[in-house]
Amino acid sequence: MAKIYYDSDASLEPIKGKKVAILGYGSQGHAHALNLKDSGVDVVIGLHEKSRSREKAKKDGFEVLTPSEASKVADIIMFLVPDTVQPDLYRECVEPNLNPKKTLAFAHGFNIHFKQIVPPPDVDVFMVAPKGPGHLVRWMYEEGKGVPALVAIYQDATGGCLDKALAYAKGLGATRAGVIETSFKEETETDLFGEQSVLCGGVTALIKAGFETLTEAGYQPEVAYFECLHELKLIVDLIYQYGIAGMRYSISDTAKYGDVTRGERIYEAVKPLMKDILTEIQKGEFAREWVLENKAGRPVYHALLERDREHLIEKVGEELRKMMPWITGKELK
Ligand SMILES: NC(=O)C1=CN([C@@H]2O[C@H](COP(=O)(O)OP(=O)(O)OC[C@H]3O[C@@H](n4cnc5c(N)ncnc54)[C@H](OP(=O)(O)O)[C@@H]3O)[C@@H](O)[C@H]2O)C=CC1
Ligand SMILES: CC(=O)[C@](C)(O)C(=O)O
Repeated sequence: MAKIYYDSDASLEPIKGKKVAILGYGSQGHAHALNLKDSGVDVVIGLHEKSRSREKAKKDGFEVLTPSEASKVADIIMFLVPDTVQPDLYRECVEPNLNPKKTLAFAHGFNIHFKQIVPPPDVDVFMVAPKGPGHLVRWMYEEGKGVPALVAIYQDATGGCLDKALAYAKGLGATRAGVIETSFKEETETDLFGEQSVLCGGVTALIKAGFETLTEAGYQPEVAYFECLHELKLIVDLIYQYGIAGMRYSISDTAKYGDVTRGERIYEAVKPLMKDILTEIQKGEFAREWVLENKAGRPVYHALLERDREHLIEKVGEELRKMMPWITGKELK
């Protein structure tokens, strides 16, 4: 059984009185900065002069420096810019300001695990990886709740790196839900696998395939939307709250039989593909592809995102969600 750390297992003391530089103010960046500040931690934001996030960070009450200036004054430097820009940011703005008293921190292990960033051996390096989108990390914190996280230590030059990582996780609100200690390798490989095969990539594939199967058979797109997307949230909410058995308690016997029989055939079809996707991650093939895609200006990334933005399900969904204003809650900003 994994060792799970909760609030009572962690203290903020190791980072109290230390300055934490958050490089980036996007999905995770704004959440980490605001949660840590609300937890009493001294936070400074590092953003390039032309960053669109500068005004938002200032409006949220933060001192905003350049990444280089922030790295100079900080004790802990957390990388919360896109993974693909971190290596250049590290080399240009952080590495020149490093010394053994500073700590590097990450929210995903990609660049350390795939050696896109190789820190000097005399600095502490940790990861606190929330298992949820940044906006939820902030909203759950504001509600007195927390998003679970993984914590990993890559280098412990001082002997106190885990305490610092757990303090950071506590400041995020993650120890309210539970923090599992892992490795950069395990977090990177499982996170990439999950977001590609189960969460984002997996669930989007199921939704689109189901929607298209129904609409191509002549059923109304609105019916297909309610069946394959809208109701999915309701079913997943039950699984989230009560487990698979709990969800099955609430659905009909007819649905249960279809679930365990036809669902078995989908399971048999997708699991070999999932294993292939994991192997590509483990062998570094995905990492190489993603690094090269960025060097080429993200042609595939932009083309496929644009294709999906034009998908019928997006147009149908936009109209139907207007009739249920309670769905769209806080603004995603
Ligand atoms: N998104 C999520 O929920 C999760 C993300 N993570 C990890 O957190 C880290 C941050 O991810 P995420 O929050 O999604 O990142 P975002 O894409 O939301 O980060 C955007 C921020 O990075 C800045 N930025 C963008 N490009 C550059 C650049 N070239 N140089 C400097 N700053 C730049 C943006 O500035 P501006 O746009 O203002 O110019 C903005 O402030 C990643 O390692 C990711 O893997 C981990 C768990 C979940
Ligand atoms: C939200 C999260 O943890 C993801 C999907 O892995 C990510 O955005 O990187």
